Amino acid sequence: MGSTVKDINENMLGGKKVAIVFVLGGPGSGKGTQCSNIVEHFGFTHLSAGDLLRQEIKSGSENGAMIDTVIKEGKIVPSEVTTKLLEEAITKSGNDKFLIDGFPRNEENRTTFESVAKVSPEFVLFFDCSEEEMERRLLSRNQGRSDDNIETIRKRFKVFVESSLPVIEYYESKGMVKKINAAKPISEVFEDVKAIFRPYGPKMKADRLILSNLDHDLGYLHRFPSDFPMSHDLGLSLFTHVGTLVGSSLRQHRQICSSGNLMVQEAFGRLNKFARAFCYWLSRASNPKIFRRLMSLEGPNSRACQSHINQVNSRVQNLAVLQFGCLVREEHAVQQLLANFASRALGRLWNDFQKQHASNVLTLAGAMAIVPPLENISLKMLAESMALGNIKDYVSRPMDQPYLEGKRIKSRSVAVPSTIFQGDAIEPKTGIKFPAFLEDDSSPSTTVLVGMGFKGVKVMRVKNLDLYAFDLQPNTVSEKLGPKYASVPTIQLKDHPDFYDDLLRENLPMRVRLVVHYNGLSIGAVRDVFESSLGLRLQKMNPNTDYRCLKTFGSYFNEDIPIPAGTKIDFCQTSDGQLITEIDGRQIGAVKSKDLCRALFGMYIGDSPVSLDAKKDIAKNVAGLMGKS
Ligand SMILES: Nc1ncnc2c1ncn2[C@@H]1O[C@H](COP(=O)(O)OP(=O)(O)O)[C@@H](O)[C@H]1O
Ligand SMILES: Nc1ccn([C@H]2C[C@H](O)[C@@H](COP(=O)(O)OP(=O)(O)O)O2)c(=O)n1
Repeated sequence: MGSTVKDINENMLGGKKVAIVFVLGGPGSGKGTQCSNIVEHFGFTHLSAGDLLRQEIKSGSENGAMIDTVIKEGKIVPSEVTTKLLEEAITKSGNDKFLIDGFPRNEENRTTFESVAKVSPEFVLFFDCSEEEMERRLLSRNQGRSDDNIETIRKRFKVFVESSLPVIEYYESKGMVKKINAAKPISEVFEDVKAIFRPYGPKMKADRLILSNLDHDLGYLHRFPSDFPMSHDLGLSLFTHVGTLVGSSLRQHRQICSSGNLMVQEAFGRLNKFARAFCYWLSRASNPKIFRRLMSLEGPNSRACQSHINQVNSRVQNLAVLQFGCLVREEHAVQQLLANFASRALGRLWNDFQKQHASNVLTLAGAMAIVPPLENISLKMLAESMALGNIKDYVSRPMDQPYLEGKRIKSRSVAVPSTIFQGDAIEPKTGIKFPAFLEDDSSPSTTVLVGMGFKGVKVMRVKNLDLYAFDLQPNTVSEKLGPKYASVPTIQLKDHPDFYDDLLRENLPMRVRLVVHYNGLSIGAVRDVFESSLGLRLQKMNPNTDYRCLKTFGSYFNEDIPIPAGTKIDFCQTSDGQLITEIDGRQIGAVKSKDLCRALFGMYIGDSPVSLDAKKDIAKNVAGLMGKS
């Protein structure tokens, strides 16, 4: 403990000047309840003498058994024990404002504390309540406490009257007692409490208040070195991004809405909510329950987390502290907190983070938009996205995906009707851009984008998006399908019984481009998805099909091919019935099988397509390519 001789007038304890309020009142008068409120609103650290003693029992320390017996008898534990626990808690804390609840409980408590800690309280908060009311409350408190039985309760009342009231009288004689009528409902009692604590509001020493979040037993978090190499950057980055999100989301929201990007918009709303809840957590003063709840975030399907977030969100409007943007400028300490928090709480995620190439925030947003809100969001995902994704850029330029940039149309040898994409097309759900022309648009063999869609695939419990675009060669389309369909009105083409079959049967050069939209997707997972879909389609099309083509196709998806977010996987059909697979423009294999080609493109324009809307768009655009309008 290392206490040194201190001057009581300085109120120094644990190397800092402290402000202490003793909270007294009979058992069940509502001390703990009101202390939680004070912590939340005024940034004090709550030290309950009873809780510290109960923790000591649980810890199995040498005093544990003795404390247990004393408490069960409704008596008061020797003062040196309680004083030592209090002094340790104060010293360990980063805060300098403390509520000491349930202490001093007798004259001996008081004098011991005075002589050991050499600190005098700012004032004594006294909750005055009748025994009948306190008894009623204790009997329905339901916290599984061994002393909340009628026999021990009566003993505690007696001890309170005999031992604790004299302490209150002592402070009263010094004019230090602020008495509260605690018989009223909780909210009314708190109104009276607030009036007393207003001068100790959150603005006062907010740095200490916030840093006090780190006081409590952090469980496993202690296992991670606090001098974690990237900790500071990670923390600042986390802070900056959360702050940016909170500050700019409403402004940016409109922009996102107007872009028609519903998915990002929805995801953004959720991310924003989460960020606000997260900020709220971090800005609340010390309360062990918060940390327990924060840690419950860890569970991938944590209901506790969900309910806490809901609770937090429902209270968000009261919280001036949510103006994080202001705190950034005013309180450097907040940054320190986040750096510290990040190093401890997120430190253990660092290895995974490095291994997996962190996902960007768009991915997080995408994932959030299609999974139930918050249930699948782990701290890890949050950390990854916050730490790497440049949210500011992302927000202001959600549509820009440089790796998907296509060539601009220069001089066109191919007549492209106005119904189809004239420039690069933007997939509306994700905002990802696809080039209208895959090759030089002056080449007669260029394929033209005729449809887009997206397919959700569940990988690693998170639904991912594989975007695809469907391209066809305009000249060949006109040549092969023009004669049969020239007289069919465009509007009817999408429902024509033979149209899609012909499109699949004619060995038209065509291409489907998938864009991997998630880091962590393995090539094996892609192979498995395709193998199973293609297998089913092949079987349906031709039960006697030669399945070797499928095996050959699968063998190209070699496990050591990395496919980070942004990877383009192209499937191309050639006029001689080859299915060529390319990854980022590099051919990984070719299988000559018309059945396989049909099965693969059938996934997009055949029965049960991955996107019915995209299939209809393709029909409409092919009609355009055939010179119809
Ligand atoms: N003003 C109040 N009105 C009604 N019930 C209350 C009030 N304050 C607290 N309680 C309830 O009474 C019980 C005892 O409160 P608690 O804060 O644990 O008391 P203490 O810490 O003084 O022993 C709890 O179940 C609490 O929810
Ligand atoms: N200063 C103190 C405070 C509590 N104790 C012991 C004796 C008390 O009956 C129990 C429980 O105290 P706590 O403040 O948690 O509970 P009540 O206000 O009695 O409901 O702890 C003590 O021995 N000395």
